[in-house]
Amino acid sequence: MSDGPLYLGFDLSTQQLKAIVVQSDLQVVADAKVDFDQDFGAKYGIKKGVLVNEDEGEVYAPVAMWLESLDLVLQRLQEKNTPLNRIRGISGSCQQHGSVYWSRQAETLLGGLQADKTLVDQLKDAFSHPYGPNWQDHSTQNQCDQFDAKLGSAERLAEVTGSAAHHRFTGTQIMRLRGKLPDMYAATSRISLVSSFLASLFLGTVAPIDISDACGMNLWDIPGNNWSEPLLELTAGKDGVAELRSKLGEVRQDGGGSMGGVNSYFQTKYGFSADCEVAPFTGDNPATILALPLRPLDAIVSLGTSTTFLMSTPVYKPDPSYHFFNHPTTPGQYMFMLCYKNGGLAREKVRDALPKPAAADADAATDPWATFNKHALATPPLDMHSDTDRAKLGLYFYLPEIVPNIRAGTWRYTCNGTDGSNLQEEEEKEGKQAWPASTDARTIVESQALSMRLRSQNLVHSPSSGSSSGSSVLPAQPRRIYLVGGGSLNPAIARIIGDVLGAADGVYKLDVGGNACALGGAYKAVWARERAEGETFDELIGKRWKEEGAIQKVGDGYREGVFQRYGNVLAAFEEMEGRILKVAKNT
Ligand SMILES: Nc1ncnc2c1ncn2[C@@H]1O[C@H](COP(=O)(O)OP(=O)(O)O)[C@@H](O)[C@H]1O
Ligand SMILES: O=C(CO)[C@@H](O)[C@H](O)COP(=O)(O)O
Repeated sequence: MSDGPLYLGFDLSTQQLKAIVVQSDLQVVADAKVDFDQDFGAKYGIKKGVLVNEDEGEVYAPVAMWLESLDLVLQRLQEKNTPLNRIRGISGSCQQHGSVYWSRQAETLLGGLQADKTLVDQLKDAFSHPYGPNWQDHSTQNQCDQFDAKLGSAERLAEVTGSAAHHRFTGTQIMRLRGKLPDMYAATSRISLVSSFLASLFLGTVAPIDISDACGMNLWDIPGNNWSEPLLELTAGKDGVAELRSKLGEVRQDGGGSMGGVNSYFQTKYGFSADCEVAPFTGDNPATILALPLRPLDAIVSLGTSTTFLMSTPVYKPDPSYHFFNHPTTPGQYMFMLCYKNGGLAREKVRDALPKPAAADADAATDPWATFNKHALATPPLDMHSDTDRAKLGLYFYLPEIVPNIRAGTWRYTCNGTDGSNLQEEEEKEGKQAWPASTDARTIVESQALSMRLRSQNLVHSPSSGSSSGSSVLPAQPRRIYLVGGGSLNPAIARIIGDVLGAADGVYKLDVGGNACALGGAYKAVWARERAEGETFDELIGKRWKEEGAIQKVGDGYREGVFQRYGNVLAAFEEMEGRILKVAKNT
């Protein structure tokens, strides 16, 4: 380790709080994490990081657990002898859309934190609501319908806010909580996103909402660069607009720079220096695109609790079936995103339904994914053993899905594999599912990737020019796919994602694997503090980032023939979703 300045990045996501420390040259020097279930499952009664009220479709997390986790993760960094005194900048990434409700005492309590007590003990009265709604919440269909209608249509709402109305988006959540808990709303002085909440703890005062994360609220007018007046009115009522505006505060336009020095609590308790500055924090997906210099036509697939597909683009082309956000560091750039609730946890359900391996299977004894991977790789694309076999397609939604807006359920279909014709549902017979559980291992990953291919096809073009694949007329596809998140460690998933989505230069994984968004946060802190006048994030990180040691090629990506095989059934996949949507739409 050199003795220069260090930068700290956080990721407060669904299941964990992770911290990562890098040098100015971007080398990682330390990390630590808190796993909510392992560390606090019994105390807070959470599962997979959250509490669930099935009756109302509510999913939420205790704010106190996040406070305890922050003290614990810093303690763990200290125990690893991380020189916290050399940290010059802190930034971070947090699960998107979640909101935290501060009480009127918040500013006083945040400003008066004492190092001999814990955050959780001192901030007990700093919140008007003990919970933050989680992005998996689906209690707001009624509010979503009103949001879509308010500006005339879902299309128009997407043009203005970057997205059609979504259950998890903060505007619909605030609107519902205001109706359900009017006293709580009245007692709220400020509303933070999870990212600005975590930044506030370091700052010792409520931090502004970030320009990229603000786009996950259905309240921020992206082209107008302001809160949308009609949508504030819908959320808070005609007379409540000024009050809601003041609860939300100003949005910080600059993703870099400093919002202020680190609170003395962290200086005294953990040895942070008075020179350490707090940079704006952002959402976990915006931070993920900062974990490496992402070029146009490169895509990131994040395999965390959610599965997301991300691209960076200068073109603002919103549509109700996906999301556009302001880029977290670069004005005039945007982030394109698809987000699926049925990501990691849905793959786990399929994995757990597989026939148990023999006790002597050494791979299965050490890797819980070994059996899943064996079946996924032993099954041919679409389970077609020959050209005349019917192709298998499925939807595995253990939770109500985002896009398409379909209720929880599992569906299995087949179609003609050569052209997608003759699509038919394969129903259960006498309690037996249409095909063996072992086939589901491949089909679920194919299904997730087919959905991404379907919805991103207008954003990609042929990467032939400059591609290392040698071919001159490649079909439209990403140039590279980078895998991040917990599932990026899985070689079978990498293979299948490349088979379906292509990627002319191959599929790569980040060496920090599950820590990509924390790393993006740490890089953001480096840029925030070390940027020269006018120097963009991509310029600064591009100069310092070294491919070697940062990424590893884990799959070929595009394979001629296989890619086309999936192309043949893409329309059938869309038709299957459409048919299911007609009978199983979320209400
Ligand atoms: N080898 C693996 N193969 C597939 N999935 C994995 C593997 N290792 C971890 N995961 C998945 O990663 C998920 C957690 O990913 P992570 O990015 O840490 O989540 P989050 O940031 O949402 O808390 C878990 O739900 C788990 O299923
Ligand atoms: O809702 C979204 C994005 O719109 C999710 O991607 C959340 O941001 C949570 O992410 P993870 O906990 O899966 O990292």
